Amino acid sequence: MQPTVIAPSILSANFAKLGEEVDHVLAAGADWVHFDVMDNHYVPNLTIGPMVCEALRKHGVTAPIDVHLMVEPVDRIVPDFAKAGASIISFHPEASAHVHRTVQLIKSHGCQAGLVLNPATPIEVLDWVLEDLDLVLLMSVNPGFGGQSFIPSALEKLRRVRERIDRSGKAIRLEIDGGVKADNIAEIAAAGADTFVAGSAIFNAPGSGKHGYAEVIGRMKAAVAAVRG
Ligand SMILES: O=C(CO)[C@@H](O)[C@H](O)COP(=O)(O)O
Ligand SMILES: [Fe+2]
Repeated sequence: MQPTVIAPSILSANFAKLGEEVDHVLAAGADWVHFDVMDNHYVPNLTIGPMVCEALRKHGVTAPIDVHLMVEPVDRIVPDFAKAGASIISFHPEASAHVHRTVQLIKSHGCQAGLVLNPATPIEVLDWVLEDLDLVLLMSVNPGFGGQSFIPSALEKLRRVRERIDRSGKAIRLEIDGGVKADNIAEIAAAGADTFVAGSAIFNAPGSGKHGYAEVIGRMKAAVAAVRG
């Protein structure tokens, strides 16, 4: 079983103080930094690119940076993110003409590779590529914005992908992204997720700032531990 990972999505952080915000969530118990890249083409929003990833590394962030690419095309930005210090690079199959090639490209640049399934993307897209992946990321909202509500059908999808990963016998992480909160994270863990992205639930937590982050991340970890041990 993969150890639990809590990955705050910096999409909901205060971008005017990004380095400080990332330091605070990591000090508050976060394991990874979830880095949402949107291009106003594959998704209707525009965010941050490799320069910001590199700036976080130069700032001193050593935690894994989990890059979620919502860009089309994918391949030409992969080397830039690898060079900028990305640890894991995940992409949407709809945004790549050659999914297997993109997975190999990510790995050839020394990063772990993840495939992201939108709420309506069938899990059969994992056929023939699952065993090459380090991570499967299931979207529980439509990509493009933070602060949306969790789509309940993601729970059944998690169960089905969990089964496939277990059957493969490989150490592949199962990550969930969108609408994850302290009060629904237990059922999400029970459905099979081991890696939990949360943006608004952490960065907009009441009394946010260092102490608010520690409180909500602590509650999330306790809820997951009650299910996963
Ligand atoms: O990739 C995305 C949205 O496209 C996410 O990573 C969101 O940023 C998660 O935000 P919350 O739903 O947790 O507020
Ligand atoms: Fe994301």
